[in-house]
Amino acid sequence: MQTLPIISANIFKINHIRAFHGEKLILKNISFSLSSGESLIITGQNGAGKSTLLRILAGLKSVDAGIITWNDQDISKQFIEHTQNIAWLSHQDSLKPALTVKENLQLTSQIYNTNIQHALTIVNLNHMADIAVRMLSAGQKRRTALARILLKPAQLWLLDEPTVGLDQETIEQLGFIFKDFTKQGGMIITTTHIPLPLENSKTLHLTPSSSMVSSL
Ligand SMILES: Nc1ncnc2c1ncn2[C@@H]1O[C@H](COP(=O)(O)OP(=O)(O)OP(=O)(O)O)[C@@H](O)[C@H]1O
Repeated sequence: MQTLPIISANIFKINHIRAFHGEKLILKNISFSLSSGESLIITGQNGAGKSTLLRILAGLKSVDAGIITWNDQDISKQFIEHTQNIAWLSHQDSLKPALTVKENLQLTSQIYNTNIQHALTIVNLNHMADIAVRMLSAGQKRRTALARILLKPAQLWLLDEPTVGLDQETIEQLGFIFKDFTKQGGMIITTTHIPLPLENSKTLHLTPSSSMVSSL
């Protein structure tokens, strides 16, 4: 796989966080920790706060109480360093429709000196490298967005419903990608509404403005 070897052992800790959107309490007393090689699946009904939690873990939204640390450093005080640790797959694919698949991946590939062709091979999209993204199906766009994740040598993947639009074969392929990444010491935190091929993962079940928790 394209990600660089994960060298350091990391620990990501979420301690008693609480978060609002405006006056609405979204997350209450959420705690968990992940070490290198571990993964967490976040489940819960629509509106339970899964995407909000991912945004918080990415450092994109602040919390009203609690603390999130990466190797004992508060991420709210180390935002730039934290963004270097993570690769983020949002609910939207965030692709430019007029550009080709390859052109959409070029910036990430240039920044990290990683190989587009290799990433596209992993997501089985090499044959569409020169096609404009607006010509792609929803699943092919999702695969392009996943290829971008592979191009960044991150320690932690934050994935918001990565399987949306994917066919069964690609979901199974995603299982191999996950396994390879965690074997190298990478961490994965992902939301989902369907079972994911992610072995030995912890799970966190959210209910609207819930405390949580299962299997942690
Ligand atoms: N920018 C925002 N401003 C105000 N409220 C918001 C905002 N974003 C989300 N919310 C509210 O926060 C709650 C949690 O939303 P969130 O998107 O985190 O849920 P989710 O579990 O990811 O849902 P889904 O399964 O539908 O993707 C919802 O009630 C939603 O209306």
